Amino acid sequence: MSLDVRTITEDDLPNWIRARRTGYVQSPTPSKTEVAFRRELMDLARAQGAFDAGRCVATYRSFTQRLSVPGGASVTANAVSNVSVSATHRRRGLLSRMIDRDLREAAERGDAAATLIAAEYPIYGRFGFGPATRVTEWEVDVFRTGVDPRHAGPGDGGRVDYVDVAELREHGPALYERVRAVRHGLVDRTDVWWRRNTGALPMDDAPWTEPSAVVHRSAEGTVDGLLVFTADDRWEAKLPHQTATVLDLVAVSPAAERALWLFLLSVDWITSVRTGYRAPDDLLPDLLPDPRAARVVTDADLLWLRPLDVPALLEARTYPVAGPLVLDVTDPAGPGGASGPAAGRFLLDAGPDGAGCARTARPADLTLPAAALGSLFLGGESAVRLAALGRVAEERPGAAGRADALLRTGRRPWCADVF
Ligand SMILES: CC(=O)SCCNC(=O)CCNC(=O)[C@H](O)C(C)(C)COP(=O)(O)OP(=O)(O)OC[C@H]1O[C@@H](n2cnc3c(N)ncnc32)[C@H](O)[C@@H]1OP(=O)(O)O
Repeated sequence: MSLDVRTITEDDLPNWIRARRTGYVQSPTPSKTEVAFRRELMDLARAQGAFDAGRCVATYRSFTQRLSVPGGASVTANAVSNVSVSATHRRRGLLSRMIDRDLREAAERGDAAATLIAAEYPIYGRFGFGPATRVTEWEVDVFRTGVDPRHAGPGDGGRVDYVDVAELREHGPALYERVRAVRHGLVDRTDVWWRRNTGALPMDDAPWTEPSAVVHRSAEGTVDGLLVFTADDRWEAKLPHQTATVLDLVAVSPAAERALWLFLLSVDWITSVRTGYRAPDDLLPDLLPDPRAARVVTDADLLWLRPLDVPALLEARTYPVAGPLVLDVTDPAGPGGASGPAAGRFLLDAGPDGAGCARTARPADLTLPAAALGSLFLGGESAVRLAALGRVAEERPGAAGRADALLRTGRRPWCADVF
């Protein structure tokens, strides 16, 4: 079977979207609106397709993403999305061909890492990706929380105000960037993201429903948090039984975060709250007088990270304590079985204000595959635990514990968006 795997052109786009929809088991034919949306969204120079006698049978695209890291800086990541191979062409190496090329180009460009949200867990480990952030979703039984339904709002001089989507578009982007500086694991939101999520840019022909939105303002009047939610308008026997679903809740300060949860939990008629994908250590359950009112409905990996430029990655973040650590990174995932871009032995000279990292000939403290470094980098996973799982090898006794002292973070990393 001769398959042409190549970068797509503008003319290929409807055929390419059809293949992506087919691979995702969706109704195949895209609407004109979806084609127009993807034309605006996609960087065609970084979109690949596989073509069999002119029919697109596999899709893949990547784009430049900014990922916030511990300490508040961001690294440039090669974000991978829209991966699909039609069921007629699976397990013949099409994904492997597309991802090998893309990761090689990303490494040549100097991207520090590649990122993705894995549809299924077993797909991407072989390509050097490791799960780097987790999410928890809760369903909250509002009456059991113990939150005073007469809760009147923030008591510290702050305030909560309803906003319309135009105001959300006005305040959201700058606020979210401030949140990214205090919360590692978050990825940047483009102008297309904001327009799509505020109804200004339709993705397809499905009607868009305007959500409810509020912002929190600090005592000084600065917008420092936002909450976007929908409710399902359900009544039973003349009693309100509405479930609110959180689409977005981000805040610069813990006070704003607490105020926004308490606001939502005291909106009349809302008896249940679905939180959406939150950090596993979200303030929510323990903010409640009765945390057991929040039942976990999802607990899963979310963002996967693949190191490409190990020194650039490790130098971008800060570390809670100072100290050296020598990492021997194995990366057999290069094209044709050659060593991948993350392979090598690196001396990390870490500290609270930053770090240096360079190749070294010194003996290693830990030997680990690139995927394990991807899991450890944002501080959400423990080297001691990975050693116990057999995924990290200690070359010196206690090295995994020392790695944890350097790499782990007080708050868990959180990626709020699925891309
Ligand atoms: C970031 C994102 O976009 S996530 C979305 C991913 N897409 C989907 O899940 C849609 C449905 N699935 C698909 O389209 C395809 O099955 C894909 C894209 C997951 C895999 O594409 P393929 O072309 O079949 O993968 P390829 O042939 O290169 O497989 C490489 C290896 O990974 C393995 N593999 C591929 N997919 C899977 C999977 N879903 N589960 C377990 N192993 C897998 C293959 O068996 C193969 O291993 P081997 O070399 O030991 O035999």
